[in-house]
Amino acid sequence: MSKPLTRVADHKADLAGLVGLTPVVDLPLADCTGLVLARDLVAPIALPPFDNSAMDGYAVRAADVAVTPVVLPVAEDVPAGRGDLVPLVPGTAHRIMTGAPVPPGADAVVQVEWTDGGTATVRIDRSVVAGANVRSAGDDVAPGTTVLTAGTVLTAPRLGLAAALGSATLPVRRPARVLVLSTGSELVEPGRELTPGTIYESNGVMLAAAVREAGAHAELLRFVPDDADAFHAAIADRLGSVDLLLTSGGVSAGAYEVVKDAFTGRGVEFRRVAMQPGGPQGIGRYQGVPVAALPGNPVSAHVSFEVFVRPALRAAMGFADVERPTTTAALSAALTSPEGRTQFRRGAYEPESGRVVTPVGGPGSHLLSALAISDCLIEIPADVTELPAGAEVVLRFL
Ligand SMILES: Nc1nc2c(c(=O)[nH]1)N[C@H]1C(S)=C(S)[C@@H](COP(=O)(O)OP(=O)(O)OC[C@H]3O[C@@H](n4cnc5c(N)ncnc54)[C@H](O)[C@@H]3O)O[C@H]1N2
Ligand code: MOO
Repeated sequence: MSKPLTRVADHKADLAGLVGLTPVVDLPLADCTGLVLARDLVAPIALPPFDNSAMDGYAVRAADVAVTPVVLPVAEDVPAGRGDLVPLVPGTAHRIMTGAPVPPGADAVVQVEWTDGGTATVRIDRSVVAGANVRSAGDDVAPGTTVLTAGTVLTAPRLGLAAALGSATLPVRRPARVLVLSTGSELVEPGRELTPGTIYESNGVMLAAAVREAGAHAELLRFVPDDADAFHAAIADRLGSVDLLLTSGGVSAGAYEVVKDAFTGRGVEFRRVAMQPGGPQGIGRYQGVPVAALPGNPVSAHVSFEVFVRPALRAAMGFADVERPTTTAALSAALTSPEGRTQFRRGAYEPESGRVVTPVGGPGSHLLSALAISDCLIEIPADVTELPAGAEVVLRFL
């Protein structure tokens, strides 16, 4: 009797349990994009750090320009970055640039457009109130404020904020490192000639891209020989530096299943998950390294990555929300699904026509072009075998 199928949720939990949290490291800001901040960031300085001008113009006392037009002597020139500030003498103006420190004694800036732009003297044509065009120290951030909390995803503005506060590095969960392996004697490198019986290797590129898109690092090892000893030799010196070994192919019932041969009895279990595509899966640890051995059919490999591997990698990197966004929609056409298996069909979502999803291509796990033009997976629960047009389904966006 064959082994019972593993439920999708159980396989997912098993994989997530294998891949532990990555360590916290200090990385330069340029390498932190999209990563998770590991400790609160407390502002060591104020933002802005000093009172500065919001406009190119003239620093004045508002009281001196209450009646206009008025002509004032220009006593100083204050470009951005000037550090030796001279106090403003009442009845005078300092020419000042945007971002330059407002001199002590000045309480407002008149923008240059409201003046004659003079350098020795300036005629000011319009009055301003005290505080006009002055950006006060601490206006944005007071020193000691927690500006980003641990767990925050480092987006572009958040990295900008960290830099503005003087951070050169940030403590982050380092990206998970994934070794992506492709095996199969039929596989040829894109760019070379196909010979009879061969196809271009595509899973490796696709899975490495998916790993990177998930925020992790991928190292790609293609054309690993279809021989267990050669397979072990190819990966031996790389295992020490990876958090996950991700293979595709060689896991089902054929006579030449190198991944299965290489790992069976060595800490990796091969099972069938109640899912289509993505039934045959290998999972375990080889020499201490978590292994996810995905099926070789391209759609099976990608769907398996989306359902099992991506959430596990995101959790390992400290993301609170590890799942893709989901929504519900009405099917534009009837679908059938195998009994006892969760089916993930490829779909195109059309929110503008009343939240409708159209299945793209058939269920075949070789239909890579249909996957390539889809924007979501339609999830059909294991206990559902038929869905009429109009039935509500859950989608997960790709
Ligand atoms: N007798 C049975 N045969 C199969 C079963 C089964 O239960 N009994 N399951 C089928 C299902 S479902 C799947 S999925 C596949 C999984 O097979 P493998 O993981 O062993 O994958 P391969 O046989 O190596 O390859 C399957 C298919 O995918 C192509 N492939 C593999 N690697 C790549 C790559 N890197 N780039 C592009 N294409 C790749 C390969 O050429 C095959 O066409 O098994 C079914 N069979
Ligand atoms: O489970 Mo396979 O992934 O259907 O093609």
